[in-house]
Amino acid sequence: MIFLSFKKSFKNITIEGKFTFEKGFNVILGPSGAGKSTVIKVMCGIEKPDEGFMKCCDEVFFDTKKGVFLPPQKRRLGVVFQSHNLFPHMTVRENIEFALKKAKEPQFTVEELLEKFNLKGHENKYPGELSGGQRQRVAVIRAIVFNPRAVLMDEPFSSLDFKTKLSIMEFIKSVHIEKPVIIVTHDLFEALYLGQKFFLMDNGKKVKEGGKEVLKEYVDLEKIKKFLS
Ligand SMILES: Nc1ncnc2c1ncn2[C@@H]1O[C@H](COP(=O)(O)OP(=O)(O)OP(=O)(O)O)[C@@H](O)[C@H]1O
Repeated sequence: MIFLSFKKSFKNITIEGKFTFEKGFNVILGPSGAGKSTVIKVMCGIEKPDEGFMKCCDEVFFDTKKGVFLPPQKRRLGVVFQSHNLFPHMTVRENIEFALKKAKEPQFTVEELLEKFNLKGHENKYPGELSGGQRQRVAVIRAIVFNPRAVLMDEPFSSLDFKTKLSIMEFIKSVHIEKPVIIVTHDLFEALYLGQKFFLMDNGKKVKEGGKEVLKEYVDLEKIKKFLS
């Protein structure tokens, strides 16, 4: 379980909230600029909060009152950013091998992952030679296979076609259900497919949390039903 409470002020906005992320899929929704990516950045340690406390699996990641701040590399979190953080000087295979080496007991081989994520034939390419969707898939593999304490994903499927998105979401569900997975998305389908708990943010604040009913605040489901009828 992750407990997070923080406040971070930028020039034009203060982002703050209290979040408890249980094992399973936690979806953070909200309009552009609401503060969703900042929540992920604060959790993984690349953004320092002005005030706050975070605990993950009984380890304190930061506690501003006590001056505790665990650096990002010591947090052992699997992270997927919008920018697909891959090592540019390593091929697809080397990027995946690097993550697998960090797992004490890897559950998968490189070949299985290349097959599962539809990357066969691209294993010797460098990230700069891949499409956006291919890069995104390598980034997702890297974040989930090294047995992280939790997985944080910021718009992880935005460049994927529908079929690939579905198969990867199914795979992620099968791998990570025993730990907290936190996903930032704008995509209602992704939220509905994966989400067990939902957090709605607006203007820097968490405005609602709960089950699927939270989605009703975010989208007009009646309007969507009309489109489908
Ligand atoms: N490093 C920074 N310096 C100044 N302002 C920042 C910084 N990071 C974020 N902000 C501001 O904080 C607000 C929230 O940004 P954030 O990226 O967390 O939003 P978001 O909900 O993830 O948006 P999007 O859906 O567009 O990615 C924005 O107004 C942004 O300009």
